[in-house]
Amino acid sequence: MSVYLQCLSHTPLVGHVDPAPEVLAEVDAVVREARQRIARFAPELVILFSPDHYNGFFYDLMPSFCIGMAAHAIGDYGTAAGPLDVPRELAEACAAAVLEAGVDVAVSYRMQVDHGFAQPLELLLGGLECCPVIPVFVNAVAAPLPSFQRARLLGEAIGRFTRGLDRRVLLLASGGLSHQPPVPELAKVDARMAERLLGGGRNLPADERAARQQRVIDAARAFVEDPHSLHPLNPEWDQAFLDLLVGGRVAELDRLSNADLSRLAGRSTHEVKTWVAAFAALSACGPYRAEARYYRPIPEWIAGFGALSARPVGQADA
Ligand SMILES: O=C(O)/C=C/c1cccc(O)c1O
Ligand SMILES: [Fe+2]
Repeated sequence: MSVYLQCLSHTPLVGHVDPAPEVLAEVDAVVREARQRIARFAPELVILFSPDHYNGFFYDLMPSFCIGMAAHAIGDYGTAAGPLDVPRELAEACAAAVLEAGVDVAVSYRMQVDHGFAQPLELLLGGLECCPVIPVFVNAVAAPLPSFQRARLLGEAIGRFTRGLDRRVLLLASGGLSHQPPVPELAKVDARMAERLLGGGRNLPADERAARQQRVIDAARAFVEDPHSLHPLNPEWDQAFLDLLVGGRVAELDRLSNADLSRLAGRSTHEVKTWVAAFAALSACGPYRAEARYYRPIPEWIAGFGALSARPVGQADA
């Protein structure tokens, strides 16, 4: 078994509200180089950790974590739509191993996913079906949220499962870093929106989908003008988080409460738990070396935008 890790922020605002051309070029280069490293590694299996944004998971039944046995991307914000290539028996074995390890993950045989899953598959692998992928949902928006510790234990359990596979496995994480786009909160919305969050928002009609996306695009434009129109990005917190991952100190995040993280860096920053799970999975395969660190706050994308790769110590570039 060999393993490679790539974490990358996602944002559906690409192409809708873009930063200056030089920033776009910088991010393009980061993504291109990550894609090239992944191509050299030539993964035979991807394990993709991502959140959802009330497109596939709702309050009618909201798990902390869910592994897909089959999955389909909805194509929000112009991202790719269609089925993912999920190796069902392997996904079943992964879920069984995680449960056996004491992490009560849910399973879905009809997982619906959004830009959180689709964007990294498109950018880093060339499409939804370019490589077999086990999708792992991490709830990062719908309170009550899983803790950092549970995300780490999920990752470690998946890492131990990965260790037993005779394949090249790519661990991907999608989301974060500091940010708070206008994602609704059940406790604060009116009855109509509450009904959406309870499951009525699944498969929105085109006009409602367009209105929902336009609200976020408008919020991004306003955020560029006024960094206090949303929770401000927090580059200091983001860099400290990256330091912890690079230094192999992911367990130190166990001490950070969900409330404190929301206060410090914004409510959607919980998406970084996908990175925590991926790094924990890698650490279950032995000591690692991080590489290709990138960070820039990009208000146009409502994102503390980061990327980080890692491989086991002693495992050479392909
Ligand atoms: O509108 C949504 O569903 C989410 C938008 C968004 C915006 C910026 C960064 C992210 O991670 C997002 O998911
Ligand atoms: Fe997101």
